[in-house]
Amino acid sequence: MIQLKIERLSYQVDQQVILTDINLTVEKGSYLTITGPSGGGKSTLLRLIADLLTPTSGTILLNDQPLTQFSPNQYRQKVSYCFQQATLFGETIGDNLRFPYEIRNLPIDMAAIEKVLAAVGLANMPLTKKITTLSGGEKQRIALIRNVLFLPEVLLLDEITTGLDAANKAIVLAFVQHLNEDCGLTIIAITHDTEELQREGRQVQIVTGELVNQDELSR
Ligand SMILES: Nc1ncnc2c1ncn2[C@@H]1O[C@H](COP(=O)(O)OP(=O)(O)OP(=O)(O)O)[C@@H](O)[C@H]1O
Repeated sequence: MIQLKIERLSYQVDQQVILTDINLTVEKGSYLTITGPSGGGKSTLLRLIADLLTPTSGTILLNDQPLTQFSPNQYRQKVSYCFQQATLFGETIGDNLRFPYEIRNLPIDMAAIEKVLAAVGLANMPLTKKITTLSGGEKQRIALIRNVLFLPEVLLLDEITTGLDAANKAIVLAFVQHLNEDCGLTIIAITHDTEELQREGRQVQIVTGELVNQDELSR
């Protein structure tokens, strides 16, 4: 089943063309990695898919329905985006992990929070811990689990393992793999990490605003 279909997508800022005529189909439950040289347009494509930018032309379909037909809230619950520079808010870890419940007016599920904390190697991290005292890798993992306490259908990851040491990178990648394989999330991840690229399924490159399929690369 096709989860995401991108048709003739272009994006331009003033006179500068950033993405040209991107066509891409992503199957439900698949793991797609996007790579390519710096400045090629990878993050711009992910932001368009996340509905943080509006295309100049072309369409994005989620489950056969144009993105423009979803309400922003509805779409955000289905398609979730994690930045390279994790953005946490409030003062403590708890402020961040309670937030997904608060916006849904649901009671806080401590067992679920503890489970995901443990899944990313932060089992003993108190919820009262101030975010200003966290390392970059810890912030990254808190931001990631905040995005998946309520599972989206598509998870967009923008270089989330950059800057992590080998041990933390392995934990984060294993967690993302679990979300993909066991929970059925469709993953679209920008990465330069050779390990992640080798490990995961399909790969595309974006070079100067154009998409190149892996099959074409190996020809
Ligand atoms: N709002 C904007 N205004 C002007 N130029 C922009 C804007 N957003 C992106 N660009 C330009 O578009 C190009 C693509 O940027 P983008 O961040 O998508 O690349 P990238 O492939 O993700 O790069 P990197 O691997 O370095 O993160 C760059 O040349 C960037 O300077």
